[in-house]
Amino acid sequence: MYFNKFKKPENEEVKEESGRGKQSIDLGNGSEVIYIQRFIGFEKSWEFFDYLNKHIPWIRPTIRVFGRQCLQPRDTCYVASPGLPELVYSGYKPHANSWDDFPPIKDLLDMVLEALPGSKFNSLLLNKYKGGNDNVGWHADDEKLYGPTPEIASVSFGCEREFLLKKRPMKSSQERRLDDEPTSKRLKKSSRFDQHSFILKHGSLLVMKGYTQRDWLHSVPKRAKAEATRINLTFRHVVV
Ligand SMILES: O=C(O)CCC(=O)C(=O)O
Ligand SMILES: [Fe+2]
Repeated sequence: MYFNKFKKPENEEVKEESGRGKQSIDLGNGSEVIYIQRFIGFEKSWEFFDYLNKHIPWIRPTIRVFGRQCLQPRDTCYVASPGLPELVYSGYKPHANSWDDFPPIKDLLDMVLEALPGSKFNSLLLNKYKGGNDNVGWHADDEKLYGPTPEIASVSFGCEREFLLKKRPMKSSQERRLDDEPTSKRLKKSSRFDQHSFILKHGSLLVMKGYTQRDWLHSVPKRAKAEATRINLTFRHVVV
């Protein structure tokens, strides 16, 4: 389920297609999100959930946030093809597990590739949210190893959680450029509050494309009422 809580920006285009509830959301300036609500059937999705919950070697790592060591507020696991540059985020270097150790994950990858012809993925970050306190704060997956326009395909199972996107604050150089424009135009641009919200359903697929990681931040905030476990997989392509 996708909705814009605020005003509909002029350049936003939401296309709805029949069947699996596919929506394409044009965020403007070369950023795009695709959301397929019913990507995998209900029962099949619970089979994936049970497998992942049981068989993935989940770890809750210590990460560095603003110079402080703290426990990451969710469990995680990393899977990657051999020979890729190592992933490092928040001062943490996850161990790269092998695709071959988790056959159902390869099946999921095949399903994602079938839905996104022409896309490539060679790594996967899994997250497990054990209740409403587990979360991911505002961030972008803009690590250099993903290149300038990463495509990230995110599959969700279990408890529904809200996924938020908000436009990154403008760099001062961009603001200076806006200063050259008439005030009316400038106010319109700078006061438009761009935020998008998705309730990520059991068995859904959300894809972030184009410049989404450069121009937008995303998060899965804490939710007191989300007591059940949610498992999320983000397929990514590390450029070699
Ligand atoms: O759990 C989600 O839906 C998002 C996870 C995420 O943003 C990440 O792993 O980088
Ligand atoms: Fe992310």
